[in-house]
Amino acid sequence: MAVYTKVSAEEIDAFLTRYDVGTLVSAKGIAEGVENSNFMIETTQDRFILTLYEKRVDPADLPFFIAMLDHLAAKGCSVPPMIADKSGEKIQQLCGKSACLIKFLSGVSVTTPTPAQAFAAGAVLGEMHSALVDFSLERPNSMDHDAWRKLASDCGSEGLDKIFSGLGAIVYSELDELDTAWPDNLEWSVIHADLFPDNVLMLGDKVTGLIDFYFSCSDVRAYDIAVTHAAWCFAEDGSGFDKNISIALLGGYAKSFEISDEEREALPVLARGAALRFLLTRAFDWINTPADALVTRKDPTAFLRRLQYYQKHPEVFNA
Ligand SMILES: Nc1ncnc2c1ncn2[C@@H]1O[C@H](COP(=O)(O)OP(=O)(O)OP(=O)(O)O)[C@@H](O)[C@H]1O
Ligand SMILES: N[C@@H](CCO)C(=O)O
Repeated sequence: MAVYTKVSAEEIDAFLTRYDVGTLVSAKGIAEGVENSNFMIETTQDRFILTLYEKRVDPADLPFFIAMLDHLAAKGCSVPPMIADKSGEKIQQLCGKSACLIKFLSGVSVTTPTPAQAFAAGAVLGEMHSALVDFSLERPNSMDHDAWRKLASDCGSEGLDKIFSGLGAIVYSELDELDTAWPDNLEWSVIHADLFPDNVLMLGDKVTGLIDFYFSCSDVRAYDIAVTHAAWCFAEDGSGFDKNISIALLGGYAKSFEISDEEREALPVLARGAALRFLLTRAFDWINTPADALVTRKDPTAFLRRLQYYQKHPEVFNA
């Protein structure tokens, strides 16, 4: 359960008086997620999400995320805008953290996607990329190669090896290989960079919302395809690559936005990078999650298995 900062009902009640959203009916900590503290809020008028931003979100980046969500919403993408308070302010302070009240979107996130759902998710990713072609703001990727190296070093080889014997050597060898092999000829864009199934809300085979834009950044556009592929095409524990999900996801994307030959060729390396990124953030959290946080840590080895699969099977991205 991701609640790092505990907020009392009285504090939420007082917080809501800043807005024109009715009065508090109920507030519950949300079970999913590992990054921020999230609460489901019901008022006399509507339902909302209250997010308090924790360690990996720099409050200075919130205006970028708000502008991106407003841009996507204006282009017809189903994303949840932040709510403005009575004075027009969207970014607040609550319990010493930056906080936003966010529109609640209906839908559920699937745990075992069907090919039809993967196709829909790929198509929506492509639509988002298409909508972002004329989005002019930029944000450096806070989870780039330098950040991966820092995460590895902060875990320490011993820390990594405690998670899985030999993991330190695997991680450092992959970091070196990816530094050399990373493509520098591909188009950049603002990307989501974390489009896991739990960040795609669906009803049946239809996507009802994309959420959790807090890793959005400027980077190689096809890296977003790689992240989404790594997140969607395996069993949760990283075993059992599902070829049909992969074909559906890539097919859905290609229906909405072109994958160039250069991008397709680079996808195996980009997917190894994606797998390493989530392996490392999960490994860092595995070692450093506060004992009193209401959070279920995510298994880093699930992304070690994905990394090893991509190392052995670059052909999964062939057209
Ligand atoms: N706008 C929204 N509408 C409906 N539900 C939402 C919304 N935003 C968040 N949620 C719910 O809250 C959960 C956690 O939100 P979110 O994924 O943003 O948290 P996080 O801690 O940043 O997670 P992650 O570990 O994926 O980075 C989601 O899985 C979803 O169930
Ligand atoms: N989606 C990520 C959490 C965000 O870094 C994971 O599942 O590890």
